[in-house]
Amino acid sequence: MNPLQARDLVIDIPGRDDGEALNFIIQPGQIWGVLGPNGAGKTTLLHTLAGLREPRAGEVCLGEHRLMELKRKRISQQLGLVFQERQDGFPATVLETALIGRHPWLSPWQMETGNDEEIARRSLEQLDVAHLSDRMVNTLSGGERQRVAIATVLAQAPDTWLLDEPTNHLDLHHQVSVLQLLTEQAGAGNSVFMCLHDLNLAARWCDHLLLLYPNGEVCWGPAERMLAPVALERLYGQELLTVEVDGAPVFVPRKVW
Ligand SMILES: Nc1ncnc2c1ncn2[C@@H]1O[C@H](COP(=O)(O)OP(=O)(O)OP(=O)(O)O)[C@@H](O)[C@H]1O
Repeated sequence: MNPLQARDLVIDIPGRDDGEALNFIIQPGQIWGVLGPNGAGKTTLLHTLAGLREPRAGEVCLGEHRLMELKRKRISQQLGLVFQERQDGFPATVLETALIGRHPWLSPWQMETGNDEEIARRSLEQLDVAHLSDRMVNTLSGGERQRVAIATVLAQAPDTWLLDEPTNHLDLHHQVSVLQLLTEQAGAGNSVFMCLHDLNLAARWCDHLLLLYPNGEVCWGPAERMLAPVALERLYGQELLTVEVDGAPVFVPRKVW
């Protein structure tokens, strides 16, 4: 696989000074979590890594190639993106939506094959939404729609998964199922890079963390090194209590009486 890399990358947040430059490689098998308060720039970073936004400086590379030099089709065979906001531009059923994940693998004007449909149906089953295959996506609940979006990227079969708050709208069981699925993807040699608001899910499932501060300060590295309570309290402007469960830290906001 061609790992996704940020090389001297400065994301472009309108009206804000340049932040620190980012230099990292998302290696096969790694699961990265991006943490930061509202407005810190997590979505902007994700969209810049996906090639949907121009960086202010530096570049994003897939292997040795600059993303901007690659054809969109080649990028979409390697990078999958789960958006924070759903983009249901036209009416479609759940199965038709999952089949969109197969488009990077089709020639222009080629129809999906039986094999594509089988892959799409299997992806819907894995996300526990196969029973909704014939429903219009705009009639689904928030959590069902989120799982269809993840199933669509699963059908796409990218090497690198970029996800913007993938556990949004999901109940606890489905949050765990999705994180387990992403762990399996990493176990198969793919890589995962996701924005998360839940510090404890990040602490439990991510092996690397990137902390994005609203002033443009940034730090990244192995999760155990990044999970320093002092750094996290400063990140969120929130006092935390730390306990250990199953050998991993669990962070709880300190209640002010
Ligand atoms: N097109 C735009 N024009 C002006 N400001 C923008 C634009 N897009 C994003 N911003 C601003 O850039 C900042 C970073 O936004 P971004 O969506 O990346 O934050 P985030 O960390 O993902 O936030 P959240 O946790 O709320 O999802 C915000 O202050 C946002 O208002």
